Amino acid sequence: MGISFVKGHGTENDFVLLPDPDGQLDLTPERVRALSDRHGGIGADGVLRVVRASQVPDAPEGVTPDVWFMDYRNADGSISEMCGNGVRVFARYLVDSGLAEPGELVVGTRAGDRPVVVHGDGSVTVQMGPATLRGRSSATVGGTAYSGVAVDVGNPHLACIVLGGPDELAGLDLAVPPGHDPVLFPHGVNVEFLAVLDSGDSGDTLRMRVHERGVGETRSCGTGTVAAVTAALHARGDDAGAMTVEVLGGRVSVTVGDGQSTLTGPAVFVAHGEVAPALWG
Ligand SMILES: N[C@@H](CCC[C@H](N)C(=O)O)C(=O)O
Repeated sequence: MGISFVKGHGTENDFVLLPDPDGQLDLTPERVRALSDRHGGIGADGVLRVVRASQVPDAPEGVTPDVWFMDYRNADGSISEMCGNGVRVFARYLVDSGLAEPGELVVGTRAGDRPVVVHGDGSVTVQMGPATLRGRSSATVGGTAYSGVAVDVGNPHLACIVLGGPDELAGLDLAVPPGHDPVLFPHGVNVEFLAVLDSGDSGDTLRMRVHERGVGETRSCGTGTVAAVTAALHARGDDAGAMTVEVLGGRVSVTVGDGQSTLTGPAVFVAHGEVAPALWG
């Protein structure tokens, strides 16, 4: 019997999902890299193993043992605590495959339990937990330093406002990882660059690009959008509010405040199949 997979994305941040109801899959970093490879593999920004929390030895204390756990891996094989777009895709997979009832459910992650609502139109709202400011820092792109704030969304972020607006944002070369302070971010960091667009009828809108730890530039980062909104609110003296975030792969809605943040956006499936034995081997 082969190893089945599902391919999906949230605003084009794409994932290979590996259902592992019995906790049998040995998901090594080499296998994650092979699956994620866009030329020799299926291609993805990350891999999501679908497993019960009780079968994950490094699941943090406090995660409910019988919930489905999103065992998230970056494309380079590294582990991250949290993935906002991934949780949306993961939750919709649980509902579509009959592993969870539609509506409200809880997804376990290395950042803790995340309550989720899967809406009738297939979009998903995730309670992302607190977005915590950790001080100022800067990121360097092409010799230019961009000032930003460190934000902990379960995983580490540095969100930098680009003062030159959308044009300067579009011109940033994110093919090379932005320079960052290794003392403040000893385990690496996801770096967001954001331009504040004019307020529209539905509130403030940010445009964001992101360089993800363990991946490179991606077309979206859910935890990154929460960090970006937190940084934009902080820059104008607020600690709560709601914004739309435009990313390369679409749009999401974010709220921040009262020690909680939420992320709402699409979850889409594009393929399913079996991993070829040679790729897994
Ligand atoms: N794309 C994700 C974040 C994935 C993890 C990140 N690269 C890290 O290493 O922390 C999201 O949607 O939040």
